[in-house]
Amino acid sequence: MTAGAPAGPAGPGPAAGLAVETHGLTKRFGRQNAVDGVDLAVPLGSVFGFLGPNGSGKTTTIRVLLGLASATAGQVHVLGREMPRHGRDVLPRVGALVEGPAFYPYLSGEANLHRLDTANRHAPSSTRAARVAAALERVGLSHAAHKKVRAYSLGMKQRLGIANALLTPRELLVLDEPTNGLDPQGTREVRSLVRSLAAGGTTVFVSSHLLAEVEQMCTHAAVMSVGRLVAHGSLAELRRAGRAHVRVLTPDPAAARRELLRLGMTPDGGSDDDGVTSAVVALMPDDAPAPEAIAAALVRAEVRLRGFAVEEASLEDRFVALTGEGFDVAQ
Ligand SMILES: Nc1ncnc2c1ncn2[C@@H]1O[C@H](COP(=O)(O)OP(=O)(O)OP(=O)(O)O)[C@@H](O)[C@H]1O
Repeated sequence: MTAGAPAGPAGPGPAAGLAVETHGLTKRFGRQNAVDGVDLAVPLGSVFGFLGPNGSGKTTTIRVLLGLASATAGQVHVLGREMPRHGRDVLPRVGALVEGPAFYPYLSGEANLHRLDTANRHAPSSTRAARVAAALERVGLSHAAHKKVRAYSLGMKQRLGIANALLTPRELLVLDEPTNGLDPQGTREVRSLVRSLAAGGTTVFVSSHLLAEVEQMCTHAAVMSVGRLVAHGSLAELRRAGRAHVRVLTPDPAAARRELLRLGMTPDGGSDDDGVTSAVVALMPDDAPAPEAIAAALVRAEVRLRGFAVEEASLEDRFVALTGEGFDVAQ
């Protein structure tokens, strides 16, 4: 975020290498801040997971990014241009699937795409048929091109929505909960489509309330909770930020706690496992001694070790800690 143009009077300029950048993005509805001071940085070429429980402000943020709603405060740059001021230049380069496109159920998938393409004044009519065919092919719907949309499954409709977003080449694709309501097969199809689009160089910004989905598709993620961004970075960075802890099984919990404290850790109260052995769990700070040094120190302090383990925090532990809510980790 530091490689930007010099700050101008209107605030910082867009940083190079970012598909989406926001500073202090805020959207208020009445007295509620649905989006509250959000600073987003979506690297070009990333698959960016925008994760958060229902109602945390994801759709509102996306609507502001796409110029469908105005921000109460803050700056937004999409593909390096300030929004909504440059929407006319930027939006033709952005494909979006937000709240599902409206298709005519009595028209075929192909006819629906023709109709939607006609409405795009930037789309040349001479190449329409070829572009519609290519988009259907891209999402694996060529075989159903002539089928009426009312006979499509939800997954097929969702893929048709993505095909619509792909009718003209896009640098950025914004998908709001693209697998919502899909069965496992439909979910897998959409996921693999997202991966193949990203492999072709498109930046994909995808919102989800499913942690597992973000872990499987995304290179980067941001986590929203009650309108605020509570974590942001590559998946590897987010995983690293989760603290490891040690778990000690011992009949001497008081001595174990004293020694762990002396080593700079914060042990919990300890739980009685079987009336004889207790489990003492302590968070490991960044500068904690190596696990073998901790174990050796415990033994020197005459703590009888019946078990010793270092456990990494899972991404799920971390997100639950950040949002105070459990994520639905179902497929
Ligand atoms: N047009 C609106 N008027 C008033 N409040 C709104 C409006 N749109 C959204 N909100 C409120 O803003 C908050 C954030 O909603 P938003 O739809 O952005 O969340 P979300 O994370 O996308 O959740 P979901 O996955 O359920 O759509 C919610 O409390 C919602 O009720």
